[in-house]
Amino acid sequence: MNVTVVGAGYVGLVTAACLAELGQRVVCVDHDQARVVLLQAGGVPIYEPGLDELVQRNQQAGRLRFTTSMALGVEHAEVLFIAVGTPPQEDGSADLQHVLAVARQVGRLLTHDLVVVNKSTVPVGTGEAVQRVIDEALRVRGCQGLACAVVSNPEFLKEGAAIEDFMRPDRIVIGVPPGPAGARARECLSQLYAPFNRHHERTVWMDVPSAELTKYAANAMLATRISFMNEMALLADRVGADIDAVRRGIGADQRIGHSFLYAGTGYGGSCFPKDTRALMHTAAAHGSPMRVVSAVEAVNRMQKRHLVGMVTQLMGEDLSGRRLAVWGLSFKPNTNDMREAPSRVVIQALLARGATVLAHDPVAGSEARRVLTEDMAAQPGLLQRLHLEESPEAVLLDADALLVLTEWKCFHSPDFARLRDLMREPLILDGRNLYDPALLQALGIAYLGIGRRNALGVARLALTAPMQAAAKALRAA
Ligand SMILES: NC(=O)c1ccc[n+]([C@@H]2O[C@H](COP(=O)([O-])OP(=O)(O)OC[C@H]3O[C@@H](n4cnc5c(N)ncnc54)[C@H](O)[C@@H]3O)[C@@H](O)[C@H]2O)c1
Ligand SMILES: O=c1ccn([C@@H]2O[C@H](COP(=O)(O)OP(=O)(O)O[C@H]3O[C@H](CO)[C@@H](O)[C@H](O)[C@H]3O)[C@@H](O)[C@H]2O)c(=O)[nH]1
Repeated sequence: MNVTVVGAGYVGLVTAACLAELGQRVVCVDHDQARVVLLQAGGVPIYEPGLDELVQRNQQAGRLRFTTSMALGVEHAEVLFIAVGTPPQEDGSADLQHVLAVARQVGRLLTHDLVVVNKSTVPVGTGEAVQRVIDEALRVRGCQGLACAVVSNPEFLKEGAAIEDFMRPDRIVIGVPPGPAGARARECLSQLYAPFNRHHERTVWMDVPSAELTKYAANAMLATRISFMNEMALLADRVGADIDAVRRGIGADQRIGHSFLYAGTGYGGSCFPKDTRALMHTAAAHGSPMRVVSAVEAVNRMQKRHLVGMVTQLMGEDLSGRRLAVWGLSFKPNTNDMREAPSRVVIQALLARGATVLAHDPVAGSEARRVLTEDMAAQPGLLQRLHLEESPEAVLLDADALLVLTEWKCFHSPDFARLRDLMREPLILDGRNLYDPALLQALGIAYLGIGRRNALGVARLALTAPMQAAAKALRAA
């Protein structure tokens, strides 16, 4: 089948490469010329495991082409995917300008029947709006006889596991419009997605508004689980329970399940924060406020500052002269994506209190430098106390504490004895609950996790004793 994907970002590029891998002839259009030039030369603009090989293999086989030309993209397509960004606006609503710009171009350029598939995350009603824009442009050109159905096919892939998620989806949600054009679109997508449905039917068919809302509902549900566990972790700290034991205890209930129950430094990324806010905006606009999602969002905002609170409890509000080490900058492992990463909040807050911050990330270093420079453009002095280092050990030298913000595999089992020797005061604030508190205690390393029971004792100690005494007491406890 001839497929065009508009947008060569995380979703578009993965969709284009995976469909080409499945044997489709794919043209991928992006209006960012530098991005297209890089892709044409065999480069890949984002870090996503396995994507380079997939893109290169299919490009070489002639099944995947990149262009800035929408004319070429529309001419080529039997099916055209929209996979452009829908970033948040000031009021939290999704900015649909890119989606609607693509719709206008399709309407202006189309000369044959087409199925338009919207993969971008968009509020309910956008499918209809895209259809209106295309129909109007066709009418102006006197081409209203062309059949062009707009289908909703939200994407559920996770960054860092995008290819696996696309190639082995739990489900494929497709919303089709009513009428013969919708029926033809359904037939076309059944054919396109047939390889995923071979062993059992994974496609969940529905109407367009339900498919659009399904995407937001899925992200809001996952975000709810995370904020619920983060709030439960705060309580665990207070009452002397271990959130990791609680997680295992509730996850074993099949009705609950184990995934997305990890307490941490709060959720980040380009989706949960943006999509929960957009959902709240849609709900408010329809007079149906989302109280649960609003609490989920508020808990997450506080959670991103939780480790900063631990540091100031231990070391006081003024962190001048403190050297703080950070492991992990991207919002999750296996990506260099820094959008809404908790590290941005934590690092800026530590610098603002006078600390020197030494940070390491195995992949996101240069992207982190770019976004942190932007974040602190108004306070360039702060940046002078931020050092991004190439190795995890380099940040530990003479550090007063190590903050673990992203659970990259390389941080899972470090050489603790070496870490203890390098640091001024061996203290780990583990924002991802990677380590065993008992093991670290045995090694003489003070340890605080998120909801890991020992936080209570240290927090109390820190109120009355200087940090060093608190750390010593914790090690001896
Ligand atoms: N990133 C994810 O993990 C993920 C997962 C599921 C859904 N989504 C949703 O998918 C959509 C795309 O997200 P993304 O992360 O891939 O975005 P992205 O910012 O990585 O990529 C979007 C791309 O679209 C291009 N673009 C924008 N307007 C264009 C136009 N008019 N013509 C051609 N190209 C254009 C941009 O240059 C950019 O390369 C969003 O709605 C997002 O919410 C994202
Ligand atoms: O138990 C957990 C699971 C995740 N997170 C955090 O939640 C955020 C999002 O993680 P994840 O969902 O793995 O990554 P995304 O790439 O943002 O994927 C989400 O957002 C995408 C865009 O909408 C959807 O397609 C995916 O289904 C959805 O999982 C990250 O900061 C994680 O650290 C936790 O704190 N605890």
